[in-house]
Amino acid sequence: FTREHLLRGEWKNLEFKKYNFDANALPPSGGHLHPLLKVRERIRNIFITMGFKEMQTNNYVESSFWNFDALFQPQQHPARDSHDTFFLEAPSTTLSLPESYLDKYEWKREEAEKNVFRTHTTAVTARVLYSLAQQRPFTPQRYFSIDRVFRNEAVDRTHLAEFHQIEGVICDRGLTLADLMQVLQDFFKKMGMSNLKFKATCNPYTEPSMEIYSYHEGLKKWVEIGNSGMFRPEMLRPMGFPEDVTAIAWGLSLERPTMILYGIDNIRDLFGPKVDL
Ligand SMILES: COC[C@@H]1[C@H](c2ccc(C#Cc3ccccc3)cc2)[C@@H]2CN(C(=O)Nc3ccc(OC4CC4)cc3)C[C@@H](O)[C@@H](O)CN12
Repeated sequence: FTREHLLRGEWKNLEFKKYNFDANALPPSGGHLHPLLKVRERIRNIFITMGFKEMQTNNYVESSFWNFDALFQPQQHPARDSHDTFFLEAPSTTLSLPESYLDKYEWKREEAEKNVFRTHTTAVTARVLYSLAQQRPFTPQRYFSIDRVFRNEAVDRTHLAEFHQIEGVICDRGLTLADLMQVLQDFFKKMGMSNLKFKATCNPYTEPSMEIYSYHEGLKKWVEIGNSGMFRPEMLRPMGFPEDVTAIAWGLSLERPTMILYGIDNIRDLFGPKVDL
């Protein structure tokens, strides 16, 4: 019975079977949540049960001031170069910087005013800590954020020019490295990772700093699961915090745990351009 028969209307004199409305149709797929969003929700709940408040991170564009200078990342630091950072053409500079805070620095203002795609959510942490430092009396706070950050780096199978950074910060009087290690143990235990190891490292804005490792039973090897440290006095003092106030913080990505938890080995199967680069 060909297409021509149909076009000639010969179907009219055919005997059709009675339509069975009781036949089981294919179950309609109800859709499903994206793995990244499921892991983000899980980690958001971990922070909330630990008493952390979520920071407002709905600004992908940030001034170099908040992304670098407020974090004691010097103006000639290599990470500030355009091969690591996306600078904006328009608007190329920011219009609003906290004047009273700026006059504590001697550096080129036109460098600080350049707009970038934030390279880390720590830029938001700097804003939030600055506003906390203005409040009197000082009250200890715990904040977290989970949002996209952008780096002008070579892309490959496991790296895109952007990823989701997860960040936790606690600001209180007299916090020590022991408090940081403890909160890291508590946090990662809720993610199913205990048996942590810490390795000294360097960040411009934290001293001391530690890389965090966990022995992954499934992969049978030590996996780097994040980075952490104590924000430097050179960052907190100019913000206006009292002398004895310190802040501890840590970060990890959302893609790494999601890829491991869902057994995804190519980041493009998770996020980003659906092309084979
Ligand atoms: C440009 O790359 C940065 C990213 C990303 C990262 C690194 C550092 C920070 C930070 C920070 C920080 C430090 C001090 C103060 C404030 C923020 C945030 C994200 C991950 C951080 N990392 C990372 O997520 N690894 C990871 C995390 C969880 C995990 O769970 C699995 C179920 C078992 C597995 C792996 C470590 C490495 O993957 C690293 O090679 C890649 N890092």
